[in-house]
Amino acid sequence: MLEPLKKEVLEANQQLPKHNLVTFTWGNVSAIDRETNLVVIKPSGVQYDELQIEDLVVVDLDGNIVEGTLRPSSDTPTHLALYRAFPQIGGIVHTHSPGATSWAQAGRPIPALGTTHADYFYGEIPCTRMLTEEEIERGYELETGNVIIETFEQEGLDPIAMPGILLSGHAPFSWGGNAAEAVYNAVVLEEVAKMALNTFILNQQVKPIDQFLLDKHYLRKHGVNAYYGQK
Ligand SMILES: O=C(CO)[C@@H](O)[C@H](O)COP(=O)(O)O
Repeated sequence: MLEPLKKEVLEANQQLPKHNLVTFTWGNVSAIDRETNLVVIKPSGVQYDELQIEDLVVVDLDGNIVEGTLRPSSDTPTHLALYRAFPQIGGIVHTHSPGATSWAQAGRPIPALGTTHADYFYGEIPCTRMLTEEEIERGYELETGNVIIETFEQEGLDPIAMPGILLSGHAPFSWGGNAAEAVYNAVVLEEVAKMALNTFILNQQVKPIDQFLLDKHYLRKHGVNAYYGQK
């Protein structure tokens, strides 16, 4: 079942090492079929260069394994919480890419310091609060999803305009309309994280770009009157 989606998810997972987003197996990609609400996700702990399409696991939104012989990613409850909360998204990536993970470990959101950031993330890339011990005991991966959703609700964020977040003390999650777009956004998140870190090293007093410049760059690519590229 869902063979075309499985192919997309396999290829997306294989892109993670190609874009230097992962070391060992520190990352995973999933995608959802919104007609059946079934999710295809990477199996836990499997090396990307050994991953086969038959290794992928199909789960429903309650986490029940519908197809597959391997254990799904340990982050599956987080992916599923996000698919339930954000019906606009079709693919999710979690990695420990070093630039974004550095900001997550510092517990700091990534400010929009330049137009590269503004082209893809409509403002500061948020960072969640730390999970409490009680939340971790109650259900670490599920509560990880819940704190992402809590952050988006508290900050009034749109998951389309803000296709990623930093988990305080942990690492980034990114998403998009499909698995490939989620990987694309994960690459951009890592690049703008590295750029922001270097920018602060060069100028500790740097400030985020003005709203009008943020608007110009984000909306020329994503707004109703977008004119960037050839689409
Ligand atoms: O965050 C972590 C580990 O801290 C996980 O994301 C792993 O890095 C990937 O786990 P699997 O998908 O292989 O279960």
